[in-house]
Amino acid sequence: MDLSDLGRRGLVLLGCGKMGSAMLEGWLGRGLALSAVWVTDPQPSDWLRTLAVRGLHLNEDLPAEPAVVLVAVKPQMMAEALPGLAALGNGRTLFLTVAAGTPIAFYERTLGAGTPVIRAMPNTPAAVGRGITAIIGNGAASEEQMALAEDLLSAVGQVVRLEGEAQMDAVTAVSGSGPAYVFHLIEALAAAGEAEGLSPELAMTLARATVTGAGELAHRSSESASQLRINVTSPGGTTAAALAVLMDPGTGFPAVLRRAVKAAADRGRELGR
Ligand SMILES: NC(=O)C1=CN([C@@H]2O[C@H](COP(=O)(O)OP(=O)(O)OC[C@H]3O[C@@H](n4cnc5c(N)ncnc54)[C@H](OP(=O)(O)O)[C@@H]3O)[C@@H](O)[C@H]2O)C=CC1
Ligand SMILES: O=C(O)[C@@H]1CCC=N1
Repeated sequence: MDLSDLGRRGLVLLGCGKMGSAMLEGWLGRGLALSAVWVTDPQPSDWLRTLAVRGLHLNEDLPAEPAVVLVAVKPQMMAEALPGLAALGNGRTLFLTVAAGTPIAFYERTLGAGTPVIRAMPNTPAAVGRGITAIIGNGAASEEQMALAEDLLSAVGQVVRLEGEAQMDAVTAVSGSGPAYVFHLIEALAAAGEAEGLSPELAMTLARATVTGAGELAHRSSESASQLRINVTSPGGTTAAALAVLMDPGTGFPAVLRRAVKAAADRGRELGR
């Protein structure tokens, strides 16, 4: 990651809750200087206050022309929070927004049509360098700025470019919200283990290690997800019995996840209205 432009001109975070903090943690871990970071957040966390003692600018006046403003407030707060940065619009500052739903057109209306805007959808595994972020830029965002965003975001995981903004709600529903589905899988698997007689502690230890271990295997292996599944499944064995339930077309994972992902994508579209 080339941090020189950010170091010189500054990185502003508008909102620094769970997602902003996850990304900031990743960037600081990759060598971004605290003195290059400005955070605007009405109720900063203890972590941010500690960083402010060590040089991060917390709720201070912003630099005249920061290289990047990361917009990480909730979509519901956007109309209140964004106009305060209108003076940075229509210039060289890149607005990189992670807000679900809010379309690029909203930023252009609020900040000026000539404002470089890149809409990104990251996820919280960014905090450990294992996120995935999808990006799409507006006409004012130069290839150099797309590359800068890619560079910045690749410091916290993979980056993919989208073909069009219309894909963003589906992306949000799969990878933006997706970590929550996986964490819920851990909870549900542990609860099912408890129902089979395990102690809550043992059930949670087994469920957590199984999901993270399977995730790591999927990450490292060149085999497809289907093949990895088949590798666990002995004919006529225990896994096959469970998969008959989970792969049931009407009531199994495919149907449940189809409904869940649709609900998330629909909500994204609603937030964008
Ligand atoms: N969490 C996730 O996994 C992901 C989230 N996102 C997106 O990231 C954005 C932030 O989500 P998340 O981090 O979960 O939410 P959080 O509520 O944790 O963070 C938002 C932060 O913005 C602060 N804030 C509120 N109003 C203002 C304001 N006027 N000016 C500056 N800061 C303000 C909030 O403060 P206070 O708490 O006081 O309100 C809070 O600290 C959302 O738009 C979401 O769609 C995208 C991908 C994944
Ligand atoms: O729940 C949300 O709306 C945000 C967007 C993706 C993950 N969290």
